[in-house]
Amino acid sequence: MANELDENRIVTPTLREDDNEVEGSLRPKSLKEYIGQDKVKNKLKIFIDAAKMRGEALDHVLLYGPPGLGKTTLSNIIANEMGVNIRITSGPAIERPGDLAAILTNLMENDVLFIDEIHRLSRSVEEVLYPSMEDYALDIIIGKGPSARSVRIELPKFTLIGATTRAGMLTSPLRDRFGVICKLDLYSNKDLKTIVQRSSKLLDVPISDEAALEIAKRSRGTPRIVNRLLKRVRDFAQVVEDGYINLDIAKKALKMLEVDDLGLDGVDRKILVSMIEKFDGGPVGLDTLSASTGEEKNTVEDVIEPFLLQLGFIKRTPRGRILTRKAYEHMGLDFHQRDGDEKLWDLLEK
Ligand SMILES: Nc1ncnc2c1ncn2[C@@H]1O[C@H](COP(=O)(O)OP(=O)(O)OP(=O)(O)O)[C@@H](O)[C@H]1O
Ligand SMILES: [Mg+2]
Repeated sequence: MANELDENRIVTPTLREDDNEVEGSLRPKSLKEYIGQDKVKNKLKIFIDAAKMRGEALDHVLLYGPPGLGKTTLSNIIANEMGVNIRITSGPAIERPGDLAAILTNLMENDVLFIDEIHRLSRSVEEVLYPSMEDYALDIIIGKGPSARSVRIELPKFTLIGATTRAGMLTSPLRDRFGVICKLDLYSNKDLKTIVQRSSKLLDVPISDEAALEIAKRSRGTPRIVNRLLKRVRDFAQVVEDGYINLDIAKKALKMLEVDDLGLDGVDRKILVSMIEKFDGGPVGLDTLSASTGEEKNTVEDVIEPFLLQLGFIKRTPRGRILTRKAYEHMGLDFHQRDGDEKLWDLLEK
């Protein structure tokens, strides 16, 4: 979940209020329109085609990966491609086993049930989910005391699609019941550029190739961010120019938004500077880092750190995070090899 501070960041990968107006209209509706993630797409296509050929429900699918990479989008696409209805809910929304039972008994044959944030299901709900996924049946206890009896209700065959940003937090019995498990990775700049071009067509915003690539490069591998930045750059272009986004306009707009040429913003820089000034580049533990910067620990771990790791700016060691030469250079600072550094580098988690 995004906290308030996080919501204010133009480069947060989590959903912001102002995303809603465009996200719906920019969402690809078919696998063909869905850009990138080729491995995942190819795998899904085979399973979908096979299920359709047999006229059966698709096996249960688990989608995991950082926020904003297209898990919800992909779930809708799967239902579309299968030609079935999708029922959307989330882990925290299903409070009691009875809530799940009500949802399941209302599904139609082969329908998709999408459970977002599936790692947040309660244990008692999860236990009802197991037989539903496996045997398409619900066991319900009726009555109390000695007269209580268990009744089995048959369910329609359905496909459960679970989405999570934290696959590690799923219990293994739950994970084992998914037949298809797909990991979404951060997108390449090339794919993000294609997404910018697709979105700009849909939004009717003229843009040059170079400008599209520039926005892509600053979007932290995340389609949600690329669309958000495009929208802001469009506003800028309309106010200061005739609406056409060329490289110069894109750069000026992104500078005004304080997103640097790698997509880092003030929050990232605060973390990096803090690691340099207070901890001489580390190693520093997550708790200390979060306390010294005033960012929540979860935010540092789920939102800020993955991208800095991806850039190769920080590395994780058993003793904490350390900054790399690349990070110093990006900040325009000299990198000094310190005593004990070599030992530390040997400890790096590969
Ligand atoms: N492969 C893609 N091609 C084109 N656009 C995409 C793609 N993936 C995502 N998008 C765009 O990014 C936006 C965010 O995607 P989506 O909401 O599916 O992410 P998510 O993984 O469900 O995020 P969260 O973890 O916050 O729920 C979508 O509205 C869509 O416009
Ligand atoms: Mg989602």
